[in-house]
Amino acid sequence: MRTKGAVSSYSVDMTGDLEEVTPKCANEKNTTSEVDETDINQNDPAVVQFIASLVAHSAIREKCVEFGFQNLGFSVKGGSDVLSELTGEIKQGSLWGVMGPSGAGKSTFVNVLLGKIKQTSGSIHVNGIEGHMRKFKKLIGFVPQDDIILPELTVRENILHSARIRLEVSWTESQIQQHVNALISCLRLTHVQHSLVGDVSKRGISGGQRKRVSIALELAAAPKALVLDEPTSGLDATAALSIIRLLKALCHQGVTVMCIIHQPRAEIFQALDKLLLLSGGRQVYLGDRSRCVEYFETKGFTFPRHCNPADVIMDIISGHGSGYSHSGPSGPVRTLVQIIQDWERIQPGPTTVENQALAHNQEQVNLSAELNTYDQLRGASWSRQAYLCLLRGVKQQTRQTTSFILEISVGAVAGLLIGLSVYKIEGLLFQGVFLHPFELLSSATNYTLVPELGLLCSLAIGLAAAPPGVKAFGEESIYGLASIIAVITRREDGPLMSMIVSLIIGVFGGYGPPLSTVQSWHLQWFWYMCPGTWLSEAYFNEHTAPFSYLYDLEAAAAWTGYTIGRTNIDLCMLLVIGSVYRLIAYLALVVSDWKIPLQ
Ligand SMILES: Nc1ncnc2c1ncn2[C@@H]1O[C@H](COP(=O)(O)OP(=O)(O)OP(=O)(O)O)[C@@H](O)[C@H]1O
Repeated sequence: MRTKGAVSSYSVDMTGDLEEVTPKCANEKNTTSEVDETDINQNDPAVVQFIASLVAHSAIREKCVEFGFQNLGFSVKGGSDVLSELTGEIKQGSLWGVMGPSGAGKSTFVNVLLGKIKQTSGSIHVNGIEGHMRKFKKLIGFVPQDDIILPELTVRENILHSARIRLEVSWTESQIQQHVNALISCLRLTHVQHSLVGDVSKRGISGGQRKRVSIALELAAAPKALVLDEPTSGLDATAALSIIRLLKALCHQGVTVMCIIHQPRAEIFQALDKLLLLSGGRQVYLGDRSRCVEYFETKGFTFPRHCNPADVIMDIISGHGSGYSHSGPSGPVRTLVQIIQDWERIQPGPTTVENQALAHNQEQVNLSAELNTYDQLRGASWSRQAYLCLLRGVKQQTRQTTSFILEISVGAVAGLLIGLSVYKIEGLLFQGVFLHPFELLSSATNYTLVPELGLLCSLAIGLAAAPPGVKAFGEESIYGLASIIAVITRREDGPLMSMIVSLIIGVFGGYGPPLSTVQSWHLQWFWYMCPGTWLSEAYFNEHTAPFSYLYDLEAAAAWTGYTIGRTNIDLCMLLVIGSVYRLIAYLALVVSDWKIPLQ
């Protein structure tokens, strides 16, 4: 398709890439020299070893995940457009950079592509088939801007855990270990591999090292496509370049890599193959990085000698390009709005793209089905994942000695206080009506103290177990209730939320209002859904049973509403309710994963 007006010296292919039809721009020699792609990492034995490990053990390695988007838009309530009319193809084996000023919509674009949020208009296709990248989520890695590394584990343990959980089951333990060794070495993390990651409260590795570990967590899973949100931020120049070079080496193996990059230094910019430039949620350029400078020159901009072209481009697409402008072949210099409009004019029409997609349809359907099967094969078995997470959890817990002791102490102190509260009555917790024929000799009864202690115990257990459960184990919590809380709240709010919910649930123990009153309301089914009722019933049963020779326990049971003589059932029900909580948490996780339906 031929372009109009100022861009008449270019053509746009079906993918929206610019094809050069004029001689190379004279100014290009002014920019920093190109990175020799053939040289990239070829001398780095660690990279060679890592790539070899990927190639040797990844099934259907020749298959890839490519994606495209057409007229993609995302608007927020109230109607403002965060993204509008984005169209393009992200092909395999190329290193993509997504650039734009702050607030341009880069993160939103990535989130929409990954299916984390749903677009409000347009479509996304993966390998030519309409749908989200979520369909292949085990094959696609995402490195968020904020890392999600576990601070209580070492660098190596974090990476190893990711590899063991996410790689294909066919990988043996020694292959995984070698793969992780090579990856650690590639990312220059060997010297800190046994250091704890740490966090703000306990200093561990540096910020740049953390960044590399979060990239390693995704690379360990041998992804077919990788999306990174600012992989080079916080890194020194050498480390940043070495990461980009590793990503480039991955691209050479057919992995599709897309990075959001804020202000790349010249060498990093030169290493990118393709660029997507956004401004105010609209597309300014999509195509070869090497032709980007030339493209803007046709719009009347000059790239000063010895200047980082990325800086100039960022200035232009931030609306501060007037310092670089002159009257070009297309007349007076273009404003940012005009540049965006120019780009929209040269986009391939929807019909052309649809026809192209249809032409490859059968082949793409087959590839999609094959990748889907491959996606299913990824990851350790359910039981192995549970085992690995348990080991990881135990390791985390044992490394937090202070908080572990504190948590145990909370339980112990709660128990001590409960004991002290009844210390004076010297174990006389229960007093009933004497058995027939001595009932007339009975003095006052005390049916409430045992249920009251049962309530206090449930509260103490809940309060002591839930917050640490959420803190240490997150979604894989050992404490049933906390696992639900962990799913529905933010991790940092989890401990407080679980404490509140534990308090509320704990009150449903049959002490106040008594279970017998609840029964008269026909609401005992609800109380029996709460673990506190079963715990209090067991507690009541065990405290009263020794007095069966003396007191009328049937009368006590009728007064309190508890069923006596079934401690085993009470304990089993506690186990069942805990398991049901976990099941609900699991279902909530699955449902939240399906929140955005696959198209
Ligand atoms: N769900 C939303 N509700 C309201 N506004 C939103 C929503 N999502 C994104 N935005 C707005 O859209 C704009 C683009 O946000 P986005 O985070 O994608 O930008 P960005 O280019 O990644 O910025 P930065 O480089 O600073 O991270 C911002 O102004 C943001 O406030």
